[in-house]
Amino acid sequence: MSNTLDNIKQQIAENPVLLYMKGDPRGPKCGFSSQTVQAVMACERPFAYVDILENPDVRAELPLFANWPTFPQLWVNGELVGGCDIVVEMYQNGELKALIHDTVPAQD
Ligand SMILES: N[C@@H](CCC(=O)N[C@@H](CS)C(=O)NCC(=O)O)C(=O)O
Ligand code: FES
Repeated sequence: MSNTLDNIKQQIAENPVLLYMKGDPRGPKCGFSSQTVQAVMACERPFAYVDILENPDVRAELPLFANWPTFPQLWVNGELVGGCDIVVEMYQNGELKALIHDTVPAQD
């Protein structure tokens, strides 16, 4: 039997850059998720995502595990970076690109 918390932990462990969002990168279903995925995409590295609208169990349990009440949530290297406000600010000041580029080397 699959356990939601175990699934969440596995997603976070297996994906160095992971965005929990509403909708998907090509069709975000909330402005907060849209702004956040734009910032992540602008860092030009592959990333994973989970659409929490399609995964209501994750929507219910991740905020408790993360101790963060809302979506989107960006996780990098197994740690919560933050939501829309933090991610957009980090994009604007260059920290997001630096973090993601340190985490995911360029492909050639
Ligand atoms: N200030 C927040 C905005 C995000 C937010 O307020 N999200 C709400 C509305 S999309 C949310 O996730 N509510 C709980 C839910 O929908 O499960 C941030 O920086 O991420
Ligand atoms: S879905 Fe309404 S604010 Fe995000």
